[in-house]
Amino acid sequence: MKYISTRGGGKPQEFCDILLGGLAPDGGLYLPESYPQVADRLDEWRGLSYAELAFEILSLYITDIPAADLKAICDKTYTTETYRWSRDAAKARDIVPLTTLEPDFHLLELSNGPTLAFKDMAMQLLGNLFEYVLDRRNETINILGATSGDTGSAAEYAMRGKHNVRVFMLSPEGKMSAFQRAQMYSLQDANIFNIAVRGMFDDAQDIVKAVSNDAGFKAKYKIGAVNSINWARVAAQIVYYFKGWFEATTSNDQKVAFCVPSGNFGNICAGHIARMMGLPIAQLVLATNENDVLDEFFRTGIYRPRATAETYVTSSPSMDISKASNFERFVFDLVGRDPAIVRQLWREVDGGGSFNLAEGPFATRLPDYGFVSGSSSHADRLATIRDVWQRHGLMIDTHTADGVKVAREHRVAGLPMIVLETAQVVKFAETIREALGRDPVRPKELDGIENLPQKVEVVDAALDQVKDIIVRHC
Ligand SMILES: Cc1ncc(COP(=O)(O)O)c(C=O)c1O
Ligand SMILES: N[C@@H](CCOP(=O)(O)O)C(=O)O
Repeated sequence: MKYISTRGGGKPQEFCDILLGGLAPDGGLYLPESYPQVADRLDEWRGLSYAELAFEILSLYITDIPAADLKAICDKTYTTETYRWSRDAAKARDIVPLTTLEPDFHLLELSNGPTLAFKDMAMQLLGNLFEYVLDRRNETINILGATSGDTGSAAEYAMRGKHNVRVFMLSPEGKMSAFQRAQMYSLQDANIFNIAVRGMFDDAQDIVKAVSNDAGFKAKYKIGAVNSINWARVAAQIVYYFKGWFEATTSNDQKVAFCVPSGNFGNICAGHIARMMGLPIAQLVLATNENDVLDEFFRTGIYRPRATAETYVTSSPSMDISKASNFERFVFDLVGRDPAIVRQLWREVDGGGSFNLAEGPFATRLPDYGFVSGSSSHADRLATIRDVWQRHGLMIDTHTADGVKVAREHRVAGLPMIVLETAQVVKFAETIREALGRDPVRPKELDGIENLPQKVEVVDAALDQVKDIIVRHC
């Protein structure tokens, strides 16, 4: 399988050549030349373990790593030791257990990995893939990433202590939960550098993209990416849509809906691709918080990224995003994979503007992709957390609550709805306390994490200040 840029530049690339980088040199995002069609393999795959399924799916996209090596990487990544925080220990071996709240309404637990958010599902794989490729090429890498709360800790836990990797992680100063801050900033490993940016996640993401677009600096300092601009992140996330569908169905003629709490459009982009591969997904329900850029698009056809001043700090902070990187991947498909159209649309967006696809040829194509959407507020979040607790005796985190709220608005009789559970409650104890008047139970080994010494440098949202830190440490 080869990879092309959404903006049409350069020659098609092999997986290992795009694995370590972020944006394509022309500023676009990589996508496979085509989506493998797998509808006739679903019977064969039903009943596979998570690691086996991951191997089957990833081997369609990763064709330049020998099959035996890729299998070993999948087996090493998806273990019950790594994904061990399931709320039901008996289901831990499923890696992403399905919890049924009521008939045809399920949660897919994606946050049982080391940092208690769905990012671990892909990031643990990335850590192992990076190590494999860097060792073979005898190379080192300096990862530059941006986080609104969960990507950062997942990346740092996946890369800490690795001898050929340094991680420089930008986070929005003071905007994440106390637990999220502690999880990242308390790491004292010599290869981990936390940088708090005076701004929002989008400011940090802009800096990452600006560095990625600076070919000279990128090459000199061997800059790599772990955000979902990196194709490997999206590829790994495709797997759990298949696993969730297998868990919720018994035969191939059954369709399901997935509801996905969304910010950077990475998670739901993987769902879109699973659907394009032939997984029977009737609906992709996109849920936002008060930062509802994506909901606005799916309701109106207008994509209007917002400035920092218009981006709210919310109680589902990991979704406080107003410029959704991966949306470009979806639009590339929507406009018939025409890079000239993508270039034109993103000229508007990158210049601070917006675009409107409500009129013209693409408006009629949009319904074919199965998206619907909705948004959630702080009050909705509290009410949903309370309701799920009272009716089902389960605590759900604030992002998952946004998903449950919007999923309920889009239920179709007879169509199973699977809400992706993207984080665990302990990460957002402040809001759980506000909703339920009690603290979530936290694993013993995480007790007092907020009191550990923290290592973080604070900078303005300025490219040169971030570059200075990288130069100083490399
Ligand atoms: C807990 C949680 N839920 C949902 C999201 C949104 O996912 P995406 O940015 O892939 O749309 C994120 C961050 O990305 C997250 O950390
Ligand atoms: N929500 C994320 C930010 C988006 O990051 P991505 O790596 O998934 O693009 C976070 O929690 O950091």
